[in-house]
Amino acid sequence: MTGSELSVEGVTLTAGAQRLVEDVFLTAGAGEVVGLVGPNGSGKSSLLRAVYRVLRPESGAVRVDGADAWGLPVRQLARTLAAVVQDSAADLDLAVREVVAMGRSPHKRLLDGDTAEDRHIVESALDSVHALDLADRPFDRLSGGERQRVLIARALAQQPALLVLDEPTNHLDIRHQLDVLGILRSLSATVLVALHDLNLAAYYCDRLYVLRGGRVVSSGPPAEVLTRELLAEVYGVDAEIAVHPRTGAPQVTFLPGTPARPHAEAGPSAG
Ligand SMILES: Nc1ncnc2c1ncn2[C@@H]1O[C@H](COP(=O)(O)OP(=O)(O)OP(=O)(O)O)[C@@H](O)[C@H]1O
Repeated sequence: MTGSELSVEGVTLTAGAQRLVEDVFLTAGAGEVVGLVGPNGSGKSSLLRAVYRVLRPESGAVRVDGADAWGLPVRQLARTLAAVVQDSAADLDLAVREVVAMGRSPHKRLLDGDTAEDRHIVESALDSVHALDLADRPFDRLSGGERQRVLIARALAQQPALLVLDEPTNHLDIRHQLDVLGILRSLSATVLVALHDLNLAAYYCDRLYVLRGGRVVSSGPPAEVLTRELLAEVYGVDAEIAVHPRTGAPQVTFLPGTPARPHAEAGPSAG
């Protein structure tokens, strides 16, 4: 399956009088890995929610292959889009293999049983996140990192053309962080991923969007976006940025203290 084209067109999101995201434009081309970065509370999760259809935009549109994501039947969207979100499904009273098999349901009719192909897809999704040994364990008794990997396997079993992930490396040890991001890179799916670790974002993403206070303040290839000035302004940190001699990606080293230049206060604007 080839990746979908995602287009976020002037999306504004609100909760009561609070404006969470304002007039955001974002695109992800077929097969691109696009990273969403920004400080706590900058609107990353909210924007992702609008894409995977949990938070309806106040204005603007989310288009997947040109179709309005909010106008599509839920099931049709689920055949295209999979989401891995924070702390979801923690209380699922199912075995790990059953949780991953849920990823197949958008591709089946209500009472269809699992085919040999479904079982193969589930096993290989578990294998790709090194979780085959967890297959018969109760999902709700897994550690945070194990659970996260299983939810990623469920999304992979869905075989989406568009994969949306909210901090998928949260809870993962470094080996599994690298493995999961490597998997995202290797997929033909289009990937939109919120990440906190700027070095991982720089290495694994084709392009980054930087959010602050619900607005996009910079976007482009990591080497263009991750500048000392931007990190001072958006995060209020001093940093040195070098091109790593082996990876060729920008590498950020954070320095103690505050940057020389005062940075603007971050925070979503009130509506
Ligand atoms: N339902 C809501 N009602 C009121 N405010 C909300 C709601 N959802 C989110 N917010 C606020 O909107 C802002 C953006 O939140 P969001 O979770 O999108 O940020 P984030 O960039 O994902 O943050 P983090 O890095 O901490 O996960 C925050 O100030 C948050 O408190």
